[in-house]
Amino acid sequence: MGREGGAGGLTSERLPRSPRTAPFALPLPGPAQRMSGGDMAKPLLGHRSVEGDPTAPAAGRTIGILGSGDFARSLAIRLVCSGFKVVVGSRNPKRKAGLFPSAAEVTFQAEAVKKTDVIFVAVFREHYSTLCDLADVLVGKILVDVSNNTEINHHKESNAEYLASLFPACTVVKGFNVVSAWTLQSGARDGNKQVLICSNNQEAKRTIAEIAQVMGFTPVDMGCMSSACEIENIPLRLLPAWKIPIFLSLGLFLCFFTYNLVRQVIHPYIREQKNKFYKIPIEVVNTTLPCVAYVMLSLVYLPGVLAACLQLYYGTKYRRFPDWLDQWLQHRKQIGLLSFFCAALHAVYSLCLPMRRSHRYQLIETAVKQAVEKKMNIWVEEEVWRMEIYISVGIIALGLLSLLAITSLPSIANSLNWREFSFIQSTLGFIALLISTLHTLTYGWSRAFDENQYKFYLPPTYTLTLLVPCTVILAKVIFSLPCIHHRLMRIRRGWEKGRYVKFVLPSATGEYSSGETSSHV
Ligand SMILES: Cc1cc2nc3c(=O)[nH]c(=O)nc-3n(C[C@H](O)[C@H](O)[C@H](O)COP(=O)(O)OP(=O)(O)OC[C@H]3O[C@@H](n4cnc5c(N)ncnc54)[C@H](O)[C@@H]3O)c2cc1C
Ligand SMILES: NC(=O)C1=CN([C@@H]2O[C@H](COP(=O)(O)OP(=O)(O)OC[C@H]3O[C@@H](n4cnc5c(N)ncnc54)[C@H](OP(=O)(O)O)[C@@H]3O)[C@@H](O)[C@H]2O)C=CC1
Ligand code: HEM
Ligand SMILES: [Cu+2]
Ligand SMILES: [Fe+3]
Repeated sequence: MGREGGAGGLTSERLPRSPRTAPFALPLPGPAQRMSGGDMAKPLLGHRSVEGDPTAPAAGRTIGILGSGDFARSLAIRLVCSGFKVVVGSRNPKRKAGLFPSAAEVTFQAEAVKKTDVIFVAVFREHYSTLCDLADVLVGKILVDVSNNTEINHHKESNAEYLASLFPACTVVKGFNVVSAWTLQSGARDGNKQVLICSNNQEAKRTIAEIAQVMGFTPVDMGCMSSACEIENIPLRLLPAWKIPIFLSLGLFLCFFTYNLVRQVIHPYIREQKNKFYKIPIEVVNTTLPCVAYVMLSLVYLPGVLAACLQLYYGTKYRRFPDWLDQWLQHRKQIGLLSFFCAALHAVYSLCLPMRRSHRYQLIETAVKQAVEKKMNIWVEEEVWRMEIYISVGIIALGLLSLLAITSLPSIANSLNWREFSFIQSTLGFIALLISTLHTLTYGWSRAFDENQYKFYLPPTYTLTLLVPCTVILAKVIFSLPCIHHRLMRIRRGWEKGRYVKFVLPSATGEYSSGETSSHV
């Protein structure tokens, strides 16, 4: 992921992934920087204009596809829908023709190649060498390598570079590997709209970019062939973005689970010889899950607070954050979604609490006890109100989190402008944290001050979870004090402490690059 100088988790999420990956400026080729941010945010496709637009320069042209598999078929469908003529080259055209739209011509590999200058190679890398017979007819043509690998850096050279080495008389362009066959078939409306493209030949790259654009995708220039490796790794990198957050949540889950197990099951077993093991599947889990959800939610907003602290301390926003903070800022989305996941599970578990058999036995037991003791009124007003409030507040918190989760879907995020998205993610998300705190506090109530609640001197779990969220809330309150708020806002608008000195005497390490001043969103 591209590292931005500022606390730009949101930025890097919504805009092309690194400063290099600006969309092509078509039809005006030029420095990518010329594109305005608006162009990046707004999809280039419309239902209307792009598909099969006859005025587009690339439409109407004949495109070749080698291979007749899933990818080839979806690609053919999309190309035909976008107004291209398609010719498919197969080793067995008779058998495969029925799988393709009738507008596409399916023929032998050599025949297909002769009819076109642009050929998508929809064949696995392992079979590239079997195409060598076609070398003569392929001379001077553009080959598009769409292949993916099964693991990161599986081969020494990228698939595209390998293809180029097999066909030195062709121009190879890497692209389209980041879109799935499914995305191609359903059109660019769903899934990722960006197509990352690289090649050593500018002209060929522009041709493929035009084709991508006519098909409704957003071509992104990734530079020359040496980027192919990076492009091929992108589809494989999706999961690693989740790795740290998943380990974090599992780690938290284990810690809280053990803690709750000791308090709710082991303690009664050792101290009173009571068998409470039935509590493990639901009660212990339902004490653990909300704690994980709540702490993870606060971990989404903690890095923003730390970033603000650093910005205030350095007096500038142009100084790089330490790597760990950078990483953390970039993983907030995944941490947040996992928090939402745990909270949703917690809600379902909570709804199930009263329907359990153990709960019914306990109710009857209490009722019998009350009857024996001839107590008539067992209504405790305070308890009633406490529960009404904490459940209601919990539901609101979950509702807000659902809103955050929904807006993190790419198709919805794309339909919001920057301010709307940031209001939901930043402001409403923080309000969800506040309300969750209220939920936890009203649930916990005075339990923290009750000696009986301390099992093995361990305080009730909820008191532990309050630590980080309350720190975050306190910090946010402090940052909203007028003097600090203004300073922070000035820094985030580009003001720097002692800026003029630094412009006269630029720092030798180049940490304060003035070039960045204008590049921020
Ligand atoms: C269910 C759920 C789903 C989520 N989905 C997403 C998602 O899809 N995408 C995503 O990115 N996050 C997502 N998150 C994470 C989280 O909501 C966002 O990262 C959120 O924006 C963090 O807010 P913040 O106020 O802490 O930080 P920020 O919004 O980063 O920053 C706080 C304030 O500082 C300002 N600011 C920050 N950096 C700069 C800067 N460099 N220059 C100028 N001003 C700056 C901002 O405008 C803001 O006012 C999700 C969280 C949850 C719980
Ligand atoms: N499926 C997807 O979602 C995506 C696929 N890709 C890439 O597209 C390429 C094709 O993938 P996909 O369509 O799924 O794969 P398939 O296995 O479905 O298709 C591969 C095709 O390659 C052709 N082929 C040519 N030479 C050989 C050979 N010697 N041995 C076997 N097959 C040969 C075959 O067509 P014929 O018999 O007609 O010659 C076959 O249909 C791969 O490189 C993949 O990484 C990239 C992004 C997404
Ligand atoms: C529909 C929404 C929700 C409902 C119905 C709900 C219900 C409950 C219930 C019944 C309890 C008590 C559990 C018990 O008796 O052991 C509880 C506790 C708790 N809830 Fe929720 N809740 C909801 C949403 C949330 C959300 C969104 C969060 C935070 C992200 C959260 C965090 C907590 C925490 C931290 C506890 C204390 C756990 C403990 O220490 O025992 N809840 N909730
Ligand atoms: Cu990166
Ligand atoms: Fe490489």
